[in-house]
Amino acid sequence: MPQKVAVLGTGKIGEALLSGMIRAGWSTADLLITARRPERAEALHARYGVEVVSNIEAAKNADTLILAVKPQDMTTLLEELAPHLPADRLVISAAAGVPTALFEERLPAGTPVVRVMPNTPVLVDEGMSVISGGSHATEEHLLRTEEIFKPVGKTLRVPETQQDAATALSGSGPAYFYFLVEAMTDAGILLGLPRDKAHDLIVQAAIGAAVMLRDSGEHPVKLREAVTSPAGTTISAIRELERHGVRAALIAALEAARDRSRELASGHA
Ligand SMILES: NC(=O)C1=CN([C@@H]2O[C@H](COP(=O)(O)OP(=O)(O)OC[C@H]3O[C@@H](n4cnc5c(N)ncnc54)[C@H](OP(=O)(O)O)[C@@H]3O)[C@@H](O)[C@H]2O)C=CC1
Ligand SMILES: O=C(O)[C@@H]1CCC=N1
Repeated sequence: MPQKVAVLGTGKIGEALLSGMIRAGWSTADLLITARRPERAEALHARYGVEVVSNIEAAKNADTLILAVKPQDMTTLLEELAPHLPADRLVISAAAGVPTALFEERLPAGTPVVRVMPNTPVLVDEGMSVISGGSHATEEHLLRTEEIFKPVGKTLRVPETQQDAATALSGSGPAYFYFLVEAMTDAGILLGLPRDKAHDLIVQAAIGAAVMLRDSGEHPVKLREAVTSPAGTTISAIRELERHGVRAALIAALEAARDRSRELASGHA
């Protein structure tokens, strides 16, 4: 019998994963989704042709459940699922902060739980999904999880103690780059460029830099040094970045994201 996978809470990340699974060749007949609002359910069904079911039906009929609701909604969802979930189901959580121990406490004894922190570039098959198994998750469960997440990017296994840090770096990571592009586009406008041209220049610089970081094998310092000519333009910019404490700001920002992930552990609002 083919494995059925259900996405429970098909919001931004749930839909991104669903679309990735379909691109990767999963049959829509092997997928189920759940949504809280009927209009959202209808829109998703129209867009993907996947059957929309209740959370309880998903618990009964899917072999693997991907829980993609907000951390603050997780406890309510687990209360709904627990009485109906056979203990052999694989439960994958994509929620920031929430530890596998909380799922193990609230779901039937022995339920295998895998915690995954994906990011939105799964939409373009360039995601990163950071994976940790709970205490009942076997190698087979981790492989099943990787089978779902590998087609939409890279995967990395880490001890669960590193998940809050991974969330700060990787789950939230794309947002920092969008923020930088937005700020640099504003700079382009200050320098007199039209917005669309400023945007294109910065986006292409970002893509070029990202591909070089990934493919050259060079340390980022080396790559930056190659751009930084003596008495040139780049060093003038770098001096301002250092003067304004951008490096320290980034370190503090990621530490704040890590701390927020820790806070979400118990479903904090
Ligand atoms: N966005 C991202 O980049 C990432 C998010 N995550 C994690 O993914 C999870 C979802 O985040 P995100 O997609 O941004 O949030 P969204 O709010 O977009 O998605 C959550 C979805 O869950 C639905 N929902 C809530 N409760 C239930 C329920 N009981 N039954 C069915 N559906 C329900 C919501 O419905 P409604 O539309 O009615 O509110 C919403 O559509 C979070 O735990 C987050 O930490 C992880 C990695 C990256
Ligand atoms: O902002 C958040 O809480 C989620 C988790 C990681 C990315 N987005």
